[in-house]
Amino acid sequence: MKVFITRVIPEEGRKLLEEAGIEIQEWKEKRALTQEELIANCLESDALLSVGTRLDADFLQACSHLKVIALHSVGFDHVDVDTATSLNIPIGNTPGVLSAATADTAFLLMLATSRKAFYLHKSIEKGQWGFFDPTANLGVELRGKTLGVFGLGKIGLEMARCCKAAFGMKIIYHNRTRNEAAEQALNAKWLSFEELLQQSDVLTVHTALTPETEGKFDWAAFNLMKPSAIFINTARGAIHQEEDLLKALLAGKIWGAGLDVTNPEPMRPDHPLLQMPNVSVLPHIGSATQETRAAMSVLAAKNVIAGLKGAEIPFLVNPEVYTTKS
Ligand SMILES: NC(=O)C1=CN([C@@H]2O[C@H](COP(=O)(O)OP(=O)(O)OC[C@H]3O[C@@H](n4cnc5c(N)ncnc54)[C@H](OP(=O)(O)O)[C@@H]3O)[C@@H](O)[C@H]2O)C=CC1
Ligand SMILES: O=CC(=O)O
Repeated sequence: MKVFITRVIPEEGRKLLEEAGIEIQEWKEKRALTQEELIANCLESDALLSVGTRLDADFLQACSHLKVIALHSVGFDHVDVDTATSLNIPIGNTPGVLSAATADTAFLLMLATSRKAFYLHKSIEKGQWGFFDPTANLGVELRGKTLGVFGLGKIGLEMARCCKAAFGMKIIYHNRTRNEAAEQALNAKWLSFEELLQQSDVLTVHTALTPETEGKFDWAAFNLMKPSAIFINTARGAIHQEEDLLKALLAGKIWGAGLDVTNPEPMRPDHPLLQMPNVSVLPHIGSATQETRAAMSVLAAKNVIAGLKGAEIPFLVNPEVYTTKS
């Protein structure tokens, strides 16, 4: 049995695959592989372990022999899941193990933005430390403020816990369905989307990218927010409209923004958002700790092993593949 892996993954996941007797073929080049290269490699494999590679209908139809596709991510917006399901290909992902690290990234962006940390670091590099000015470089405090969570799921809950524990922040949220366990544990309050926008001091995005969430944070949404609000997105860049975000910051409709995800990625180096004191940007490193990436590689390997054994894969995105088979 052979698995094709679209990037080199941590040793922990590779080891598990090797111990299961699975032959590994890895894409080691420092460039993204083309669709043709992806198909050619998958045609020689029984399974695919995909690290962020877009998997569209053409690819899936060309590689319908794959017994399993294991994603090295929890998000699966880059995969045509409906086509995979219609072809009976199980898709696995890596939920849970990355929640804490990703919430830490949102917390880091919130704090860095509130104190203009990235901008001030850059200004020191440019020799602009200046003198001690009681009226300059002022940030905003977070203690006792209100955190609005758009998508109080696994990562949103971790972020809410951190903000409540660290700063005693009041938690409000919007999901399609109420999360009653979180309401009890954190004294969190469900609000409509519009109320969430209006009442948040910090608004943090933690939903998946879906047709319903795409472009949700647009000019109209930013206009409903407080002029003092900080917008944080560690979910997917396409959930906010980047031009509208820039316009909202320039017009003082909101105070600051912290982004781990942009649209497109990578963000171009001369993007005006990168020049703004109240903006912090990271290159999509939400889950990038040694511990978390190792744990993700293990989950992805477990999905590959189960799929190749013909067993139900443990972390499954499209359970319909099994119900339609039986
Ligand atoms: N920056 C990075 O490196 C990383 C980014 N991510 C991103 O974070 C996302 C969230 O991950 P995770 O917390 O594990 O996912 P979960 O499924 O646990 O949580 C998502 C939450 O969003 C809510 N939600 C979904 N759709 C909507 C909607 N239309 N309106 C309001 N709420 C909605 C869901 O509740 P309900 O269904 O009730 O609406 C759920 O509570 C991933 O999909 C991924 O895109 C994840 C890991 C790392
Ligand atoms: O963006 C990362 C993910 O795991 O999803």
